[in-house]
Amino acid sequence: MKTFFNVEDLGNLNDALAEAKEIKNNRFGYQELGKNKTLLMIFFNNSLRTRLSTQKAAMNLGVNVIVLDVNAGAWKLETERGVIMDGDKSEHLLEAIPVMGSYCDIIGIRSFAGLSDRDYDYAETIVNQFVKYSGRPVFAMETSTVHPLQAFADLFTIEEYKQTTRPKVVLSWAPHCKSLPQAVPNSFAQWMNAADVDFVITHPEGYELDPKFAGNAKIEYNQKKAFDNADFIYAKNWSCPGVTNPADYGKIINSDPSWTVDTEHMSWTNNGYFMHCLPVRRGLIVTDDVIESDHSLVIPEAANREISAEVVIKRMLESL
Ligand SMILES: CCC[C@H](NC(=O)CCC(=O)O)C(=O)O
Ligand SMILES: NC(=O)OP(=O)(O)O
Repeated sequence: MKTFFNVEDLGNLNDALAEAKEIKNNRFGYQELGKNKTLLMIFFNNSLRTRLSTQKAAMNLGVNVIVLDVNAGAWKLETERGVIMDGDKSEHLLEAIPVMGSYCDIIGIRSFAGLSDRDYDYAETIVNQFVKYSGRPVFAMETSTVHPLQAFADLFTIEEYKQTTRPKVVLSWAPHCKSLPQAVPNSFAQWMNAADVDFVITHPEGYELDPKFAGNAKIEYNQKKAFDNADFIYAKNWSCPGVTNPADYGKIINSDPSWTVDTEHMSWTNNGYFMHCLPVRRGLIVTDDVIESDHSLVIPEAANREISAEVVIKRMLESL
C-alpha cells in the first residue's frame, strides 16, 4: 500500500476490519516487520490522538518514529512555485520533502485545509507534493479533505458495538465557534457509504458535503427525523463545504444551538450510542450529560485509533 487516503486504499473492507480485530488482540505480534524501519510523522497542525495513537501503533510494530512539528522548530516552508523567497520563509517544500523522505521509510502527514481556496484544498495540493516528491509511502493523518485513520477507527468501533446486523448510523452537524475543515465528515461519509450500515447525514441547508464523499447517503435537513430510531449518532461540526454556494466555502453560515446534541436528541434514537472524533467543544457540539453517559463511545473510539493506525502502517511495511 503506497498511499492511504481513501477507503478503497484498504481493498476489501471486511478483510481490513477482520485484520483490525486480529491486531487488537495481537498488537505486538508483528515486531519483526518494523525492525530498522523509520516512520516520519509530519504535523502542520495540532494533534493529541493522532500524534499519540500513531506513534504507539508504530512502536507496537517495532518501528522507529520521528515526529516533526513543522511550525515549531523547522524552517518556515514556502509551498508555492515561481515566488521570490525574500520573505519569512527560508525553505521550499520541494527541497524539504525529498530531504525528509531520505530519513525515513514511511511518512504520515497532517496538513489541514486552509478553508480559503476550495480548489486548492480539494486538490490536496500540499499532501500530493509529499506523495510525488518524498519517494516514500504516505498516509493521511488528516489532510485538507480526508481523515481516513479516524474513519477506519470509527467504523471498527461501530462494528464492535452494533447490536444489529445493519445499524442506522447518523452523521449530524452541530454548531461551533470556529470554521472547521470537512475532512472528518468527508471520510466518515465515505467509509459509512462503503460499509453495511443504513447511513443518514443531517445538517442545515448549505452544509452539503462534496458529492464525492456524500455519495448516495440519505440527506435529512430535519435533525429529529434523522435521529429517529438511530443506533449510532456521530456528531461533528464542519464549515460550509461550498457545494451549493462556492462563495460560502469555509464559512460559518449557521450557528443554531438547537443542533447541539443533548439528552432530548438522544431520546429520539433507538437507545443509540454517541460518537465524536474529539477534541470536542462541550456546550456547542454536545452536552455534558450526553458525552459522559454510558452510551458515549468517545473514549473506546479514540482508543481504536491505535488499531486503525497499526493496520495501515503494517500494510505499508509489508509493501516496502
Ligand atoms: C480531529 C479533528 C481536527 C479538527 N478539529 C479542530 O480543529 C477543533 C479545533 C477547536 O475546536 O478549537 C477538525 O475539525 O478537523
Ligand atoms: N481525532 C483526532 O484526530 O484527534 P487529534 O486532532 O487530537 O489528533
